[in-house]
Amino acid sequence: MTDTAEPFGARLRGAMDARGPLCVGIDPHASLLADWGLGDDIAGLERFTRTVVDALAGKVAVLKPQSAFFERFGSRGIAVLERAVADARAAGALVLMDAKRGDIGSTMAAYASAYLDPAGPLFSDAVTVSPYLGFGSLRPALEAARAAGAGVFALALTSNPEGAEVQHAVRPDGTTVAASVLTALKAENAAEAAEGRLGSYGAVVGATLGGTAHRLGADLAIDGPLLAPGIGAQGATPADLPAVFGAAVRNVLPSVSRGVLRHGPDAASLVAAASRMADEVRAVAE
Ligand SMILES: O=c1ccn([C@@H]2O[C@H](COP(=O)(O)O)[C@@H](O)[C@H]2O)c(=O)[nH]1
Repeated sequence: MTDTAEPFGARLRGAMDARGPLCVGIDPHASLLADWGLGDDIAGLERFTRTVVDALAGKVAVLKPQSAFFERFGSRGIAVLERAVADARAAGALVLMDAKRGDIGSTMAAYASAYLDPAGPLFSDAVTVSPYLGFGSLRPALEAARAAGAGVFALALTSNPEGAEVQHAVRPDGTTVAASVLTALKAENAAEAAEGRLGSYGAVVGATLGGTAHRLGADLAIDGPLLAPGIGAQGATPADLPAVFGAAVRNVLPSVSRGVLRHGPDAASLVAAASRMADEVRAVAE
């Protein structure tokens, strides 16, 4: 970690306290571009992204660009993504790159260099990763994040109904695959937790899960942030958070994309939608 960089977990806690516990996703779906009166082309992508960043980067704790929607436009889409990351960070938002990367360790090192090397054009405050090539394969990303004061969010219990067939599978030791990911994250967060700080290694846990058997506020607490997608278009609401997260609800960072973006392109309407959502989350988390 550089001398000046606070660890990601502490920066996230500060941002959530100051701006409200909300992450807004930047997901330029073709249908949203159309709803905003924009073309499904590079000019539309650029206008959409700039509108969201200009409206929200100074207001919300975290912006989460979904890499897939930029990748589909090739190198010019990636250039839009690079500018969005830089502009959002300059305006004060933490940027969580939703790239869900996962591969063998040697390739994971290249992904770590892409998103977690402060000298790189896509350097982000945190990145999403998939632990389903084995948690140990994430080691290069975990180490790069530690060195940069950045964060990593590993998929644990995803918001989609298909996730359970892999994540709820029971291992030979009787624990589920998801539980093993959560336990590994807790170990990564141990040093920060010992100092009374929120850890920098988070889990992705869908707000859609209902009363999960995985007790995230008890034996499976990770002492780090819990990114909770699924509110809005996928059907969950802030009122669902306590049942899913129990005592860990204070560490939850709900993530909403279409539920906020559908209020655009008017900047004031985007800000109002994000602010309403943050208030609803605060009401259940405090
Ligand atoms: O379990 C997961 C992990 C990631 N996502 C991502 O979050 C957003 C959700 O968008 P909405 O429009 O708010 O439904 C999207 O980028 C997903 O790829 C998730 O939904 N579930």
